[in-house]
Amino acid sequence: MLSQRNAVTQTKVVQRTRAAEGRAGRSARAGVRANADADLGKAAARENKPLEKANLFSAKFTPFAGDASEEYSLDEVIYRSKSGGLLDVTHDMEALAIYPPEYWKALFDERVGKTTWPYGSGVWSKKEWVLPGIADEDIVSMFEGNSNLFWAERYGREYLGMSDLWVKQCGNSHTGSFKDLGMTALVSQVNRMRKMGKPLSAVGCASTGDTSAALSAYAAAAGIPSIVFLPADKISVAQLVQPIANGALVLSIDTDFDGCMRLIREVTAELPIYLANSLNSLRLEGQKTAAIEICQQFNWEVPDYVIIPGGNLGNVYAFFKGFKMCKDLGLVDRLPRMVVAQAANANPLYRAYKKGWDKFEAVKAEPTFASAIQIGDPVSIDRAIYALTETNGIVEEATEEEMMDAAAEADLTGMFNCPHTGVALAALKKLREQQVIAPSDRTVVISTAHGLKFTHSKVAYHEKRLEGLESRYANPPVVVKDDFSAVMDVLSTRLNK
Ligand SMILES: Cc1ncc(COP(=O)(O)O)c(C=O)c1O
Ligand SMILES: N[C@@H](CCOP(=O)(O)O)C(=O)O
Repeated sequence: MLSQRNAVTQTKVVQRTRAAEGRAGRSARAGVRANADADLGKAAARENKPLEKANLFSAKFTPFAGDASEEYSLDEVIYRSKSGGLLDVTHDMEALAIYPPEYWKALFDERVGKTTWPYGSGVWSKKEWVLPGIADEDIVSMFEGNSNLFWAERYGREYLGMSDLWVKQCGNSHTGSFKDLGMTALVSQVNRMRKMGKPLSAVGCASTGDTSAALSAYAAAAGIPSIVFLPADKISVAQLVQPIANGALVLSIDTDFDGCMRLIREVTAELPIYLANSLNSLRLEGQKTAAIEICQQFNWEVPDYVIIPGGNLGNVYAFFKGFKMCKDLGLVDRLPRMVVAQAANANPLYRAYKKGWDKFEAVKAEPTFASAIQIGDPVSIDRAIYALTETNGIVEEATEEEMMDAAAEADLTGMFNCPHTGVALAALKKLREQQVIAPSDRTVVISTAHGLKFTHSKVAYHEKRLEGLESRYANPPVVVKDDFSAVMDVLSTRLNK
């Protein structure tokens, strides 16, 4: 008890000190901001344009790895480099670096939680680092991002012996997954291109359920037709109804995700349908803001570990890019160690990692409760390997039982996790057991979707209906007669346990 009281007093002292530091920091940042604004004003004046219209920053497509002189405007419809490799969005880092780290911190901090269009969005609050050239009126946003960085205090302490565990709730979003972050960027760019007269009749994607939900919602908001290719009977009912409700053309195809992906690539090469999967690097520009947001939420400090469930593998690179930009522009001083967590039933990255990256081989992805990552031939494999090698990264896997147990266990401390987040939590558990992650390491688990999208498997778990699984944390409802003594019997049995 005494030590608890000491801890509370200590926390209050830390809070008061931080508040004082915060006040001093805010006024210093306001000064930096005023100076940098004056510089921006001068630069705009040189261009003879009002500040907000001056094109001070820019971005373009370049090959992900390859000829640095090959480049394309973001207004071009292009998904691959000349050699057939992946593309990346490259920013004019020199222009961004004209402004000191304190300028960017102050600017980003100032925009959080406001209604000012479009900066109240967690993605567009970082507009200069995302799509600097797009006009505010072309942006299609639902004010995505700004998601809770949940301090998993009880889960960390009681189940993992950790004191600094956080869960970034990217699934607490308009369509219930992190895909909204990328889709606002991509659909905004499509909106701009259509206004410019580019012949793009629709946007399209292959999906395991979350990309399609986000694409159809953002396209509907902008009045752009959308087409989604879904593997028949392989996504949840909640995910299926999302594009249906948003008026998308939904093709339910008798194949798996990898088959849908192959088809959409062929179709978008033939028809004026803009490809909205993460093969298109515009998506990753929006997704990377979650990493910048994590640094911001930690007052511009970098966590030690970031654990991400991986499928098509765009997101791990997006996070890497966000952290790297923060480091390169001096907002933080290092990169976190990145961990990708895969379902054992769909683990091509894990297998390649175990072979020392010697050889990557696509696999036939088997069914998994983490159905959104049932992917055997990830399009961003090269991006993922790069992000992991640059951060001394790790890949872990989780069996069906491990992921469902981990999600259920964490739910007992107030969360409501989807199976994909369960995969990441199970990976964390293993890394704690192996003593790779230490008790005080600041660790962030990326929760990629809302648990409410996956109630079917969660209910089946709690009703012990999942074949081959013990369902260790099952908590089925108790069926009781409409009778006072029957209710009292149940309560006394339970309460005396
Ligand atoms: C809920 C969820 N988690 C994780 C992922 C994996 O993300 P990525 O494909 O970028 O690796 C996806 C989609 O693939 C997803 O929908
Ligand atoms: N989980 C994804 C799979 C496709 O990923 P993408 O990021 O390449 O669009 C989905 O929900 O469809």
